[in-house]
Amino acid sequence: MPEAAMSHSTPQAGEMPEDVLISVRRLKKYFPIQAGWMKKTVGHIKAIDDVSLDIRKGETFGLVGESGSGKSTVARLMLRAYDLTDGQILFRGGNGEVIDLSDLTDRQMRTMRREMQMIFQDPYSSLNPRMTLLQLVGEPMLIHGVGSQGEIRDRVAELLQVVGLRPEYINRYPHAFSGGQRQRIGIARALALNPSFIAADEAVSALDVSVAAQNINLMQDLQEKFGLTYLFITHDLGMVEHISDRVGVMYLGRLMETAPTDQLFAKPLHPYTEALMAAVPQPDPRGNRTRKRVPLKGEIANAANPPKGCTFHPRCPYAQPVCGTDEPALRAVAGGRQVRCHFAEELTLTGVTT
Ligand SMILES: Nc1ncnc2c1ncn2[C@@H]1O[C@H](COP(=O)(O)OP(=O)(O)OP(=O)(O)O)[C@@H](O)[C@H]1O
Repeated sequence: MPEAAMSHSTPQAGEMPEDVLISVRRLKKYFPIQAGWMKKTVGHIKAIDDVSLDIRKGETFGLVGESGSGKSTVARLMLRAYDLTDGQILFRGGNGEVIDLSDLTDRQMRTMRREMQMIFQDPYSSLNPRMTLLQLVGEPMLIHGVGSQGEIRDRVAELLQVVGLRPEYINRYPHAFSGGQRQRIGIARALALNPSFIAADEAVSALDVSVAAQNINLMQDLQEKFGLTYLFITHDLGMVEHISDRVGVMYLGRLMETAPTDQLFAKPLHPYTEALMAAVPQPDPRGNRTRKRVPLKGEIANAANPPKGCTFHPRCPYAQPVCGTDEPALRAVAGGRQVRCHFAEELTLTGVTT
């Protein structure tokens, strides 16, 4: 890594606030673009470019943004499914010790995965159809050498019950289950090693609304029961409003805004957040919720060649000349919020007014 790229002052591991479970600092992930038969690198997709965020113990942090904004890549980097291009990931282990995941070898990281798990989008393709529930849910224990055969069987039966499936199903295969039930099998598997952190990537988007709602409720119950911390990735703003304590809004590999959920939905500070909200049809139970309609024009830009200045400026209805030349920093504003916009204070965005 060139020295200049590393010159930012990186907080030390011990500096992570007590209430934070996982902290991502100045994270970057550039995927090489290769061309020709020699697979020469001709450019980079800047999937994540300088993302910093803290997730506190026991909270649900929602990550929203259009497809391609980098949400899944953030989760994969947190669990070190990808190597980092730059940046740091700090994690508070079970004994309270802060571990710098960016420095760990694959072998060390494998041990850490006991505490960090992922639930995937598609309950149909993420479960091996040739494995029984015993094998699927018990596999993480087998891999990590936790428990005897009998203990694994008992634990799997217990986990099935925890997620609302009958323990008698232990020898069945995934095809015998509905999408919602398969999602629960995935949740049981994720819980097998008693993790403290779960990243749920579009976890319920493949399901019917009512089934999705049931599984969201289950996840909330499990959070309370086991003290879990969630990163919840979705492009469904209604879902994120329901489940999250805080929200981060991503655009083209950057965080544009972070805020406590109620504040974000009461009043977005970034024009991109406002546009995302405007694109969602809002239920109007009390007849007094209004939302300014600002359609999101154009397409998300190419992450290999992001626009100069503010990356959102070509689509921003409020853009000024400076937005095309200077990229705003993500800066702290009142209410524990952060925003990456030159004019956040001047703009009177409406969001929801009650
Ligand atoms: N393995 C990869 N190789 C090359 N480019 C990738 C890879 N994974 C992601 N990207 C690119 O990185 C950018 C961010 O992708 P990512 O999947 O993280 O976005 P996302 O917000 O999660 O989108 P979605 O909601 O569609 O999953 C996109 O431009 C994507 O094409």
